[in-house]
Amino acid sequence: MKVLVADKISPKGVAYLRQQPGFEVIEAYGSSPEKVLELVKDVHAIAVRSETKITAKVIAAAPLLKVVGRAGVGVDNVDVDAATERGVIVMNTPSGNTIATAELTFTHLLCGARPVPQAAASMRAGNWDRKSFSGIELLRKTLGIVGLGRIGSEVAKRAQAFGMRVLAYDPYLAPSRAKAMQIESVTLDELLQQSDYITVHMPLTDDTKYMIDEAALEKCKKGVRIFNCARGGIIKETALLAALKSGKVGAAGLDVYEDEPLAKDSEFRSLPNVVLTPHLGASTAEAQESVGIEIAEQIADVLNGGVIRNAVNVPSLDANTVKVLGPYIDLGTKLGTLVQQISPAQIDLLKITYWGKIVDLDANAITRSVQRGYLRRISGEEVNFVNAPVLLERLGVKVEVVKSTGDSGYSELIQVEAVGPDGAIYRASGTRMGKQNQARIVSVNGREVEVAAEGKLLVLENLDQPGMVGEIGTILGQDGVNIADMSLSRLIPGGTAYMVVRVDTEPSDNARKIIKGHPAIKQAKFVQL
Ligand SMILES: NC(=O)C1=CN([C@@H]2O[C@H](COP(=O)(O)OP(=O)(O)OC[C@H]3O[C@@H](n4cnc5c(N)ncnc54)[C@H](O)[C@@H]3O)[C@@H](O)[C@H]2O)C=CC1
Ligand SMILES: O=C(O)C(=O)COP(=O)(O)O
Repeated sequence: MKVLVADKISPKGVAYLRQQPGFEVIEAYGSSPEKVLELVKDVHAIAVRSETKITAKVIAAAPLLKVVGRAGVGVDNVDVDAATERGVIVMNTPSGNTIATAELTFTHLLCGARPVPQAAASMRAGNWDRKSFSGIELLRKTLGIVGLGRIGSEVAKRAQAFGMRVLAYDPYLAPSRAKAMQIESVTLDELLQQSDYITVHMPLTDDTKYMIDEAALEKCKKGVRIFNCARGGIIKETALLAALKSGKVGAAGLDVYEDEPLAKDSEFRSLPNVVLTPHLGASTAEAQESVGIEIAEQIADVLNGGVIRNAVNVPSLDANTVKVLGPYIDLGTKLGTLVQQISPAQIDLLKITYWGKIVDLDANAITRSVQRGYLRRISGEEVNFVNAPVLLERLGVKVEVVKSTGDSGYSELIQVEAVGPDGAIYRASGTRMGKQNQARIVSVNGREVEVAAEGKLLVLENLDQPGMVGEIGTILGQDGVNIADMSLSRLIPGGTAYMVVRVDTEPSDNARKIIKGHPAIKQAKFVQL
């Protein structure tokens, strides 16, 4: 397994990767985009911070790539959609740098109140100027926090300790959570109108881009102080520059920029009421050690076939969930594969119904396994838990999940139905049972059967007439095919019967032809699970 460490992460993280048996680690920092394309051609994993851009082109150039690990929070330097489509897991380390970034934000807040960097620069230049650098206090001022997540909440605690009134705007936050933190939850307009200090702590998304623009700044108090240690582009830089020059904004503290590195001739660099840092939020010894080790462990887990943690494009499963859901994940794959092979090539809908204790669990992983199973023979080994939903969507197949509290007759049951464009439904259901908790198929197309959910199956629909089992057995026997298991089902005597035959080896083309051509056989499908 080859791992490319493309940005500088903690040496302890790199050492952890090197210690893994069979791992080869390449450290290459600050490579040009062209060099990155060359480096990734045979790697299975890439570790990054915010510098190296993992574009769609990079992902396309890395055919063996399984995982991109971000030692930090923001994954905006990774083309997550392109990774998802290729089935590449993207993971981050969400909490390791929270305190570091909250503390840097608070440092900026203090520097916005007291121009320490400016005074220090003046001292360094040999001056003794006591008039130009007086400030204001934080006590009893109002701080508006936009985005009350991990970092925003830690900034809030520090502001409260300094005697500030704290307002927050976060549309996704339960009001009870803000209340528990003694923070006033307000609208964005209220926050803009009432705050003396404003700090933003959300990801850059289509919704948050330029959230603080000319119109938003217009609503603010004159002299408001503004801080961004989240992502460049949440605050519109041209609007902020104009407001700083006009005096509408009294001071600003920025750690992140619309374009990084910040241009040498950026106007921000020359404004006296602005303090700039070069994206240092996560740059503490503690945070780097924490996120570096964490991402190394997460990458090793994925490459060693273990649990997936902190993935941003696939449901993460902890060891306990894997223990409970694991057997059903496998069954889901088998049912998806089975239904694909008994249904027409084009379907409109894949409907998955759960009964039993699965209903109370997060069944997302099983649902993805059904999708993966359905696609396995269509999209080959390229399909996995990450890209299965995207690939199905691209085929125009909708997915519906039903959790039923009704009685299925089994303690747990999964039913997978494929609905064709003509409304015809093809279905199979399965459970796990017996001493060995074996996966069993318990119905096919509404008929009760019972065979192990593994290996090769012949699914036959035939006239219910004497001698059918013998005839099929003879055809297979003459073909040298041994029957491992068999299940028969019919609704009424003399009607249509179902026969599911599990065989040890694949019947020859000739044997299949004979079975299909038998006058009493209406349908014959050969299924490989
Ligand atoms: N400067 C640096 O070096 C660092 C920057 N960051 C950045 O800080 C930001 C926040 O990180 P965390 O607190 O860990 O993330 P988080 O996910 O814990 O918090 C983000 C919060 O923003 C809220 N939010 C989302 N959309 C919103 C909207 N339209 N309006 C208001 N609130 C919205 C979410 O509900 C959530 O509570 C991220 O962009 C991250 O990349 C993180 C670490 C270091
Ligand atoms: O974790 C984040 O989102 C950060 O912005 C930290 O970036 P860095 O790892 O210091 O390049």
